[in-house]
Amino acid sequence: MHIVTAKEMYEADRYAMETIGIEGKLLMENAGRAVADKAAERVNKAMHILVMCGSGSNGGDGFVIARTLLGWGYTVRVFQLAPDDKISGDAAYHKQLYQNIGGKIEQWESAASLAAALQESDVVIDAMLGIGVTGKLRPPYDQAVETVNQAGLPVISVDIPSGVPADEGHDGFVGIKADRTLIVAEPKQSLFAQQTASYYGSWEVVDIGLPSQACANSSRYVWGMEETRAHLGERGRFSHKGSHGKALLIGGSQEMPGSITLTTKAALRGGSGLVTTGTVPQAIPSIAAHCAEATYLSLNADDRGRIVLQDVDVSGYDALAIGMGMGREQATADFTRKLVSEANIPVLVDADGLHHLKQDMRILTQRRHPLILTPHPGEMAMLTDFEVKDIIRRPFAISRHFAIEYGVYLVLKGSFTIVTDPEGNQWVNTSGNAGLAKGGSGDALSGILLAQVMQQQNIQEALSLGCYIHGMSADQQVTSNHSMHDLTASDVIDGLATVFRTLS
Ligand SMILES: NC(=O)C1=CN([C@@H]2O[C@H](COP(=O)(O)OP(=O)(O)OC[C@H]3O[C@@H](n4cnc5c(N)ncnc54)[C@H](OP(=O)(O)O)[C@@H]3O)[C@@H](O)[C@H]2O)[C@@H](O)CC1
Ligand SMILES: [K+]
Repeated sequence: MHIVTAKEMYEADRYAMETIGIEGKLLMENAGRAVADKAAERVNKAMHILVMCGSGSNGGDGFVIARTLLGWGYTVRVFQLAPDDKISGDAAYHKQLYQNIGGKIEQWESAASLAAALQESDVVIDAMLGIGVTGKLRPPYDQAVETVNQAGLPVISVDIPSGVPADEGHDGFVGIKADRTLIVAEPKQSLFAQQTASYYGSWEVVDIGLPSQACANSSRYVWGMEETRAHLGERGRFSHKGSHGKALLIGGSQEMPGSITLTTKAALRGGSGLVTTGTVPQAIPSIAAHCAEATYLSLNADDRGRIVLQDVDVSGYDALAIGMGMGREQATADFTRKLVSEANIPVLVDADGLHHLKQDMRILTQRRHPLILTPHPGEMAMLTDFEVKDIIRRPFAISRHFAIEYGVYLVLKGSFTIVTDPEGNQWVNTSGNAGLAKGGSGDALSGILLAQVMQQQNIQEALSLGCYIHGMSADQQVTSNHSMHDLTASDVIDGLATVFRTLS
């Protein structure tokens, strides 16, 4: 499934109409009918349904929905926000069909007239504004949105909650707070942006018959259960520990052995054949106490137990992860940069390692082998010199630009983790919950990602799989043994057992 901007959606629309020859009226009919079908699952015939229609095609969808539900025997009235002469084209055609079967329309007069109509209603279908919204809401939509939000009725939005922009990067909007959004054809970018996602409520995409090539201009995709099931490799009956990759994990320090412990455990549970953890001698006993299955590489340390500049031979390993719990000492940073620039295997860099790289970003472009960076928004801000709020406003654009500029795989962690490949294609992970917003989650994710990188031919698929598996474990844990409050990274790692059993 693609994720589109408003522009890309209009291009898809145009492709359907001009290249394929599907009439706009028919697309609107398909959209309205598909939404009515899904909305009918949430309403019953005793309810009074208020369909609120704006002047554009979103309103046109609303007229189709009203006609369809009325035809099925539901109690429906339409509340029209625009004057009659503003409704034209396909929307006017469908408005006429609705009226032809006896449908009634009330006009906006004031916020009070809408409040009165809402008082007599049990549920609102919001077809006021779709992807065509631009700028600050104008009257009467601004008042209408606020009146609906205040009424406290269940709201089902058509395509997008009215007032919410389709694209990332917009602030200061006023939008419908929907309980459910039935998205027309393809999810819009704002569904996966932190400042807009919550307006959608629960969501589902309805099919209106656009072929997938209509969205060929979009290089953003949803990664969910379906993709995970399709790409998770099976362990062959005759495979041995060497078939599933030898991982080298480097991190930790005397005072911070916890992060690399979690990464080690996660790399083991995540499917690696063999895991070697390279760290300072002072940390090895405590890590080994938790991870009997790993082997250890004792690295030179300074007198405070931090890794110093030295040579490490990575031949014999299939992939390297570096950065967790290392601290930011200059000698440690020099070591990270040396190893990252020399290692001729896929390398994943997280946490302190990202700070080390920032000292000389040329290393990123000079590498000849895959490089994977896994920042959270704070680390992404540090790497790019943006502010965290910019990263949160425009995660897609900033990640894409960065991945292309430096030729890296980027995993920007967040409520919707985005995996970007060096060509700028993007996949948004759909698993996970707020229980993951804790220290240690990222360390566990790094271990799972590295394990998956060694199982898959395609690095992006490995990364998307790893993100999904990590989030799925958290989702399963909070529905069975844990809550979002108490969930820890160790619980997520323990939960991998159930995840793999569910998926295989
Ligand atoms: N994708 C598909 O294939 C299909 C998509 N379909 C549907 O079409 C929808 C897109 O339709 P659309 O292009 O007509 O835009 P839409 O959101 O209805 O809004 C336009 C109206 O909003 C108004 N307006 C704008 N900004 C405003 C503001 N700030 N404050 C106040 N008013 C504002 C603007 O007014 P104007 O500027 O003209 O005065 C104009 O009248 C899409 O979301 C989906 O539901 C299906 O029907 C068929 C297949
Ligand atoms: K809407």
